[in-house]
Amino acid sequence: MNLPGAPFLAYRGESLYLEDCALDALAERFGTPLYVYSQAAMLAALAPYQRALAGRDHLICYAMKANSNLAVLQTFARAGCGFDIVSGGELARVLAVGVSADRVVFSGVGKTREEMRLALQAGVKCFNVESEAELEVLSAMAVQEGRTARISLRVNPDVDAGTHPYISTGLKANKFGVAHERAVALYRRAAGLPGLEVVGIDCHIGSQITDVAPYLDALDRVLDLVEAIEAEGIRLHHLDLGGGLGITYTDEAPPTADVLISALLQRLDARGHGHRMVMFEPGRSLVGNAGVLLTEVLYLKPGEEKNFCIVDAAMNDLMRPAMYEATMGIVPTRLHNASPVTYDVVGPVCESGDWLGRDRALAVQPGARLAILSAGAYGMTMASNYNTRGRAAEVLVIGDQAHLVREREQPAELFRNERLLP
Ligand SMILES: Cc1ncc(COP(=O)(O)O)c(C=O)c1O
Ligand SMILES: N[C@@H](CCCC[NH3+])C(=O)O
Repeated sequence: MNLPGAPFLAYRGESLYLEDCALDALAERFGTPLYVYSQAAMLAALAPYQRALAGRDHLICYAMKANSNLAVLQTFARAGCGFDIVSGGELARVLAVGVSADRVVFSGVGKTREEMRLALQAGVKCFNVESEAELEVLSAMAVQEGRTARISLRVNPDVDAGTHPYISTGLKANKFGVAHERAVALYRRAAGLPGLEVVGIDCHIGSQITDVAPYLDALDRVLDLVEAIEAEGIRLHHLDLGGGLGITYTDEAPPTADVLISALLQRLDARGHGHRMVMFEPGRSLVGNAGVLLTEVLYLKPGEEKNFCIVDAAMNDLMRPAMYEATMGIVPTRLHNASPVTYDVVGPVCESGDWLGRDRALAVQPGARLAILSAGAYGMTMASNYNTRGRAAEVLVIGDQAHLVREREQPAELFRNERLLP
């Protein structure tokens, strides 16, 4: 059985291992639900990006919204990455890890004045600005703070990334970026505003993209703009092509990062832009298949139409199935010879949408543990406390060493900030 996450995630005999740690033993030691990540898998996912970009002026800015655990950030910081952030909270996280702000780009359509102020004071490398209104506020904030905001405009190239409508971002109908027809005029405006320094251009067309073609279309549109903008005498130093490369959850076959990056660099060279600094903002493709969510089977509930396998993880721990009807692999941490039964794997939360997998053939008994695969990206970062459920613990494994990198949330922490009436 070749699991997404192999070779770092694999059965040895009957037991499922992540690197050299048996997952059943980790569940026993740290409890469930439990997120477990492999550092080697993250670095292996980064390597093809680094290989393809070697010898170029470049910066890989890990999109930390995918997984923002401090130990994960530390892993990528030590490997030489920069970071793509989308909030003051994410800024605080990268600074807590000791990342220098000049390796940080700040994306997002709704940056608040306070977030801008903090990012200006920290000295972020670039603000990826998404509207004219934001440009004006950022200019005013920079003047007020006595700083210069380095900026790039996120252009919306209007290409279809061929992905789920909720995670496509590069179409006109999406809220992201500025229309490419308006981009030149906005660059002119940006160049004339005080407190701003134009340094680049960026785009990000969506997530879980499994094809090179939309990236090449977007790049062509961005390069057309670069040429038009520079013809106005506005110099663009870098080109940030965003993230979005997909991973294999079940049967998707996305290009590898080196195939994608090489194709883009080739196009860049062919169009005479090979000298430019390039940046990418991968999230999912660096961490998705480096992590699993472990959960314990609580009850089996046979029914007339459906059999339910009720587990201790729920939609609040892993929102992707409920939110996007995402299909993620589910396998037992110990293989059994018993014949499998088809179940819907559901959590304890009081919603019919609280399911983690549908129609899964599983040979399990209460007390057995399951691993939900490809859960390293947009798992823990999208978790909530719905039903006053504490968020899961997180463990990062390095070889045979398991590091608890986030403790399980306890009930009292969940209402710590609440107040009784007098
Ligand atoms: C601006 C921006 N950059 C990077 C990413 C990372 O995307 P992905 O995790 O699909 O690589 C996102 C999320 O889609 C994003 O909105
Ligand atoms: N959260 C989404 C992806 C959104 C990417 C962020 N722009 C997912 O789990 O697939």
